[in-house]
Parts: sequence; structure tokens; C-alpha cells
Amino acid sequence: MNMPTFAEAHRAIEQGETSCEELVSSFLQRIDERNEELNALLTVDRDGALNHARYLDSQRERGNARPLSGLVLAVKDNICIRGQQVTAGSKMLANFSSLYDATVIERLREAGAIFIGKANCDEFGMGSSNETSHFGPVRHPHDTEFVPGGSSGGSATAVAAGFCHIALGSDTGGSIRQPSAFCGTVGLKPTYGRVSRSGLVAYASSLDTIGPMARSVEDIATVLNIIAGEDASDSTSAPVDVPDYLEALDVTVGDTVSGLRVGIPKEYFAEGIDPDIDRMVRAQVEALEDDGAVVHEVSLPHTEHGVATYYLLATAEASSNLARYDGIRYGHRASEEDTVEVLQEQRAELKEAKQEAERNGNAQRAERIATQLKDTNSTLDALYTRSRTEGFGEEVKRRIMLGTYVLSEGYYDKYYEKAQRVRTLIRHDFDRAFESCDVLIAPTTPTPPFRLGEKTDDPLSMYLSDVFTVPASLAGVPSLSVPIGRHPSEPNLPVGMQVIGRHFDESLLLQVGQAVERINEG
Ligand SMILES: NC(=O)C[C@H](N)C(=O)O
Repeated sequence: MNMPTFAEAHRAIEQGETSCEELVSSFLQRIDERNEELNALLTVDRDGALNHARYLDSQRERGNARPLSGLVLAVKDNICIRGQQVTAGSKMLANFSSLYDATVIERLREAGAIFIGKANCDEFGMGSSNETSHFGPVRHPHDTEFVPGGSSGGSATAVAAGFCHIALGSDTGGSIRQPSAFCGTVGLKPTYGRVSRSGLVAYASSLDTIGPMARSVEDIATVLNIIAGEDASDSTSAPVDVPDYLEALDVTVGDTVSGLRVGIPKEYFAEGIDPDIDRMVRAQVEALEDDGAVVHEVSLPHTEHGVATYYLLATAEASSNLARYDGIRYGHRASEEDTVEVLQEQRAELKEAKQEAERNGNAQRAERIATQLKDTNSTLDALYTRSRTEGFGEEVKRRIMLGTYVLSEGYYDKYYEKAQRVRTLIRHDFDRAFESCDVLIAPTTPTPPFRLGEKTDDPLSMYLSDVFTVPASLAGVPSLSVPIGRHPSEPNLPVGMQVIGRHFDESLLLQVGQAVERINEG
């Protein structure tokens, strides 16, 4: 299916060949045809999108066209749109609706964007296959036996299946880039701080980023132009000037590539990588070399520690961020009967333990348990326990436990602090590499998409699918995944390649991404 990009649709609107309403109607039709099977969108704002489209059309007739009118977006369901659900793929937030717009939504709305629906995702962004969603897995748009990647699998699928022009995703350790690679879309994880996180459901705050996923690099630039920039409601958003990313694309491929210093990190082409992916990425690099790029191998020596470092830091931050879901201030609340039941169970267990301690003559322990027993007089703890037990899925609980463990007394230095130090080393790896090159090129994923259920019983192998994406997240540098063709052994399944750049050098990434697009078109 060759769906028009937003840029193409926009030109058609400007020439009077189509209208915002027509565009929305055709997306709704495709959603009706395929969303049930793919499970990419959790909600479809049919009336809202159509009404907004009609409003934008009438404004255009009066000469008040907005810069992006006609841009139809799907939004990952961990980004707030006022008055709409924001579940983050969790039962915990199944009945929660946003009281305000995320900054990215506010800015896009102002520019004339239409939000067509909320996209499914792994629960709280925790996953690489979109199978941890409380609302069921998303299926790969080109072969439903396979996963679309995660955690922004619903967003990637919505773009690839033609449910919208562009989708917003979030990326903590690969969640935009990996599903983009799997589904054949372009996906940008911007520099940390480039795009406001205000209104994004927090997972690991020092790593979380919001970014666009689209059918072309040009469309990525269009959205980045609107959403990038400092924001008073996110103190980690950077006070760095925003260039015109679309204007940056007004260069010829020759100008971009001639003399471009491309670094090939040797650790990303090591054992374990799928040989076809290795070959496909190298072929792209050769094509860039033919166009004048200067290619050389570089080393990012701490790459092998990336996954371990990421999963220590991300889970530590998650355990603290997710503490807010207590069933009282936020999220799913267990019923009174269930709470009382937990309380009774807890009390029975404690009483038994106290009796045993008394029988063994362990007075100190018996006294300690007596104090605990007094504490359980309140139903509060039981309410927390029951609400969290019911509201969180298995993967989220695994991460909260791991994160709580690495932050606990006695283990903090051994794990959390050490991981912070390794994070600095990883960042230095990139700083050093960028002394001798302008961009790094590497595969986005070590393997093509895998089958549904293939890795669900093996969390470690699932975590390892992030091996090439987490280092850039830890270093905070931007990274763009671009499609480079189909996998020879699974001809329906796309392969993606990453272009990684210096902090705030998104313009160059987009230029290189566009050069890669042109190479593959021609
Ligand atoms: N959120 C992400 O960026 C995806 C990563 N696989 C994780 O589970 O943490």
C-alpha cells in the first residue's frame, strides 16, 4: 500500500484536490477495515476528528488556514489529550482521563493537527513487542503472526497501516526506533530535552522522550518543527534554539553526503546480529560512500554494558515514578471487600508468625510482629497492596521489584550508583566518537520482527532486543531509524537502520535520513 505522506496530502489540500474532512474520512474507513485485527488504536475519536476537520476546512475557506491543517495524527496512549483516556496500556489507568493537554498536543493542535485516536502500547512503555499491554497485543501490519515491536507498537502500526499520516510515540530505550524498524516507518528519538515531556506519563524520567513516527523524513521534520523547544512546564526541556528542520532538508543529497564523516561502531556489527541485517546496513553505508561520504570504523567500547545499565536505571526510576499509583490519588482502586480480604490474610499470617516466634522463645521477633500487627489495623496498606496487585501487569511488577531492589539500602552503591557511572562512560564513548565523525550508522535492531509469544516467557531475551537502541538513550543523543528494505528471509518484514548524531543535531540526522530515502527510491 502506498499511502500519501502528510506533505503530499497537504499539497493536495492547498490545490483544492481534497479537504481535511475527506482525509479524515478515508483514514476512518481504513481503521474500520483493519483496526479490530491489528489492535493498534485503543480509541478512535471519530466525531471529534471529523468535527475538527470540518472546522479547519471552513477556516481555510475564510483564508485562515493553519500551517498543518489536514495533518491527521495518532497519539500513543501515554500522552495526555484533554478529556480523553490516557491508559499507558495499563489496567491501572483504564478509567483515567486527562485533565489537560500535553505540551506537544497543545502545540500541534494550535498548528491545525487533528487527533484521530489513541495508540496501544506496552504497559507504561515497558516492553519491546507491544505484548504487555493490558488491552491485548498489537499485531504486525504486514504479517499478523509477528509483533510490531514496542513499546510504541500501536503508533508504528497505525502509520504503516494507513490509519493516520503521522503518530506520536515515546522512547525511553528504543520505543520509537525499534517499532519503526519493525514496521517500516521512520522514527525519531530526539535529543533528551529537545521536546517537552509535560503531559507524558512518566516511566524513567531521565530517559523518556517524545518523538514522531511517519512515512517520510520530511513528515518527521514537519512535526519536530512544531513540538521542539523549551517549555516552562518541563524543567528538563532545553533552552536551545530550534532550527527550521524543514528548511534543513532543502539541500541536495550530494551536499549532505559529500565529505560527511560516517562512523561505523564496530560493537554494533558483532556476533549475534542477524547476518542479513548486517549486510543490508553495510550496503547502505557503501551507497553513501559512493556518494562521497567518508566512512571509518569507530569503537563505542562500553556498548556491551548498555542493556544492563539501562535496565538498572530505568527500573529504578520506574519504581519511584510508579509509586504514585496507590489507588487513592491515582488509578485503579481495589474494592472494599477485596481490601478487607487482604487485610484478614495479612493479619492471619502475622498472627501465625507471632505464635511461632513465641513458641520458639524468640521474644524480640514476637514483639516486632506485634508492632506490625498494630500497623495493619489500618486498611490503608491493604488497599495499596490490593490495588497495585490488581492494577499492574506482570512485567511492570517485575520492574518495580527490580527497581526497588537496586535502590534499597546496601544495594544502592553496588547497582544504582555503579550503573550511573557506567552511563557516564557510555556518554563519553559517544563524545569521543563524535570527535572524528558527524554521524554514526548502525542497525536499529539485531533481528527482524519476531513472532507473537516467542519471547514473552524470556524477559532477558526481550531486553536484549534493545541492545542497539539503549546506548543512545543513556547518552541522551538523538537517533533516527529509517527503513532500508525488506528482510530476505521474511519478505513482508521491514528492516531499519539508525543514524545517531550529536546532541541537538537533529537537522543533520534528518538530512542523512533523506539521503538514505533517496538512495532506496532510486
Ligand atoms: N520504553 C522503551 O523505550 C522500550 C524498552 N524496551 C523498555 O522496555 O524499557
